[in-house]
Amino acid sequence: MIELHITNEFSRLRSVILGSAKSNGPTPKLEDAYDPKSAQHIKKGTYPVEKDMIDEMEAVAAVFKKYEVEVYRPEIIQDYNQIFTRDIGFVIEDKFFKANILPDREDEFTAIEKIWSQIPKEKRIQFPEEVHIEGGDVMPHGDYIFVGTYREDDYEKYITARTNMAAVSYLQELFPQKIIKSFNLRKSSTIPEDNALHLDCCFQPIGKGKCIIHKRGFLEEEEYEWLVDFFGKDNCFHIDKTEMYHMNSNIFSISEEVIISERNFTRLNKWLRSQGFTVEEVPYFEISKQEGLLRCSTMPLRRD
Ligand SMILES: NC(=O)NCCC[C@H](N)C(=O)O
Repeated sequence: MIELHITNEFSRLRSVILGSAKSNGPTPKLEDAYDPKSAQHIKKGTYPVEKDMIDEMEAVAAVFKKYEVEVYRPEIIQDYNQIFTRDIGFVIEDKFFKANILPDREDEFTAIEKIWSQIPKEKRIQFPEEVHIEGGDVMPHGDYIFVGTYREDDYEKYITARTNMAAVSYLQELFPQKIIKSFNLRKSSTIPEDNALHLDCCFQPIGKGKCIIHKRGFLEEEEYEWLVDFFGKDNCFHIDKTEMYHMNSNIFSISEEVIISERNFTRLNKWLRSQGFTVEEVPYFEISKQEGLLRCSTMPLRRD
């Protein structure tokens, strides 16, 4: 049986599922892209190639090895994108939730069914059909669960709106003792700089009571202000539009002190080090072209 325990984004990591870029398939057709940044790279002819993405993910695997984190990988589905394992499910406390993901990505879960089956049945949770939810929008944080959503009437119009308010209500029913705090996110199907695809694309708590945040990712200023008050102004590292585009908020914590980050995130990495964090830099630029980064490609199973 696999042991589960997740209550935040940064306690010492013990086991994790890391996605895979193997047999990722050829460059998708433009009409098959489901995020604006991938579409941009398909159009420009700069969509990432498999070999480069495999190398990038192996660099992350090497960091996990260094810190003795147990790593599970999905089984390989022929010619199918399985990089962003974060979104297909998530762990809160000792329960493993199967996400109700975008239909284009539905088959990704079959590749982790062997892992899922090693979890006690009563700890495996599935959502009703009307709930849309992806792991990139879900962040347990002690007594809170932060959830990215899109509350506007044109929800159906956006392929980039992945978590609805039915998910927020359902999580509140499942965790009556927790505060489910939802955030209305800015969406665009065509402009990556205007698209907070998931909550982790514009915000993430890290150790030492700090967080990384992009104001314009939030549609409601008061929800952004709520987070700034919650963490304290001096504990927030604000990223701009371009830094959000490059996915600076999507780094990944191994512990309160150690963070895996992209090697080109110069300003962020400098700030992290100035705050006493150890930064493990990896190359992840090619993967970032698909509008996801380190948090998106990892699904933590157990933290201390
Ligand atoms: N948590 C995340 O933000 N995941 C990134 C998913 C990127 C992928 N191209 C998608 O649109 O689903």
